[in-house]
Amino acid sequence: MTEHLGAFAAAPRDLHAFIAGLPKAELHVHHVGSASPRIVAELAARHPDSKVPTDPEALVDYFTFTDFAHFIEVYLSVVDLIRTPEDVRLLTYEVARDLARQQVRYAELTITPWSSTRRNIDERAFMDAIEDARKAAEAEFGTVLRWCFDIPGEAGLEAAEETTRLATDDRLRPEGLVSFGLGGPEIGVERPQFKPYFDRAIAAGLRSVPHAGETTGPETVWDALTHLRAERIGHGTNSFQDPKLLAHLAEHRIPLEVCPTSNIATRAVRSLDEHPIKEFVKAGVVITINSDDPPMFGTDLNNEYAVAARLLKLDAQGLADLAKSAVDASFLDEPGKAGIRNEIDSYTSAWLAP
Ligand SMILES: O=C(O)c1cccc(C(=O)CC[C@H]2O[C@@H](n3cnc4c(=O)[nH]cnc43)[C@H](O)[C@@H]2O)c1
Ligand SMILES: [Zn+2]
Repeated sequence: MTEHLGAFAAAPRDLHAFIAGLPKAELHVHHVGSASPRIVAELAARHPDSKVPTDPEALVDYFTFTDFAHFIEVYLSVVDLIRTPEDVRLLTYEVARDLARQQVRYAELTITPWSSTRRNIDERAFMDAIEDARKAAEAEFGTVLRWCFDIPGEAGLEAAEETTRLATDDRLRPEGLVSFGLGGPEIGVERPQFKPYFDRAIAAGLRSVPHAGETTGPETVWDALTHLRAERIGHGTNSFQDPKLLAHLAEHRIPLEVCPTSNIATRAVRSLDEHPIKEFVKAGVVITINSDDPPMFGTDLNNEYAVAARLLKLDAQGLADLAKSAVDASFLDEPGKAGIRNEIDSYTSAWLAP
């Protein structure tokens, strides 16, 4: 990505408008973590046994986290609200609507099917619900969705086996599935134990995109590269601690899915100004900008681009290059990629025209 200096400080409002209209791709965003306050409140009202607030305003406090473990605890209380295939369909469709409003043309949504099937949602009905929403979203909003099925690492090898089965069984595997991930806490959840599951997923044609280096050090990123054959790294935040790792990521063009506000909200990084994103760019690492669990972190993809513009001192052309990096790093087919790149170029030329 090229660095473009200066313009943001001079014309922040203009850049916000530019970002709002910029066609974008989102590569790291979680399904349940994208539920808007309205949807969460609506689901909570349907299930009064839950401790999740039914008032969207009270959710702001509820979504304030003391650390990563607290975030996962709250996240799972929202997962508990999704109890029927219709809840799954509604959530997925509404997430697509929110993405489309931000001019997101393509998104890879991380879904944890095990969390739903273990809560007695029928696996066939689950797959039909997400696929139905995907097709409706593409037809109605023009936003193309693809899925990443992730193993919730802390839940152990039984969850890994089940996730792999759901992702690789030809009778179940949804058409929109492109990749295989590993999420949840990293501390005490060693990456190498998941190698056999990633091997099976990769053999079935899925791309490897585990979370690594979000809450543990660079050694977890090395493990994800070596044992899980990661093609992109979810977060990779702590890679900055190891210059050899940065050089490796840069040389092999392995993109990091950077989610700046998420890292502050879960207290993985102290402040945005201390975020290592600048070190990544300086080392020549390919970065993509993402929102992770946007309503839970009080953000959205547009805001993450504005944060990146501030931290990296990008102007409109720099932001357009960043948006194209996400398209290039995506698992969309070549004609699809070319279409979004052309849209980004036309939009940017029109914006910059005198
Ligand atoms: O569903 C369960 O019952 C369950 C039981 C034990 C452990 C788990 C998990 O570990 C679920 C983790 C859950 O968190 C998602 N997620 C969302 N944002 C992030 C993130 O920034 N970093 C890591 N994981 C994240 C992940 O996709 C899993 O769904 C579940
Ligand atoms: Zn994530």
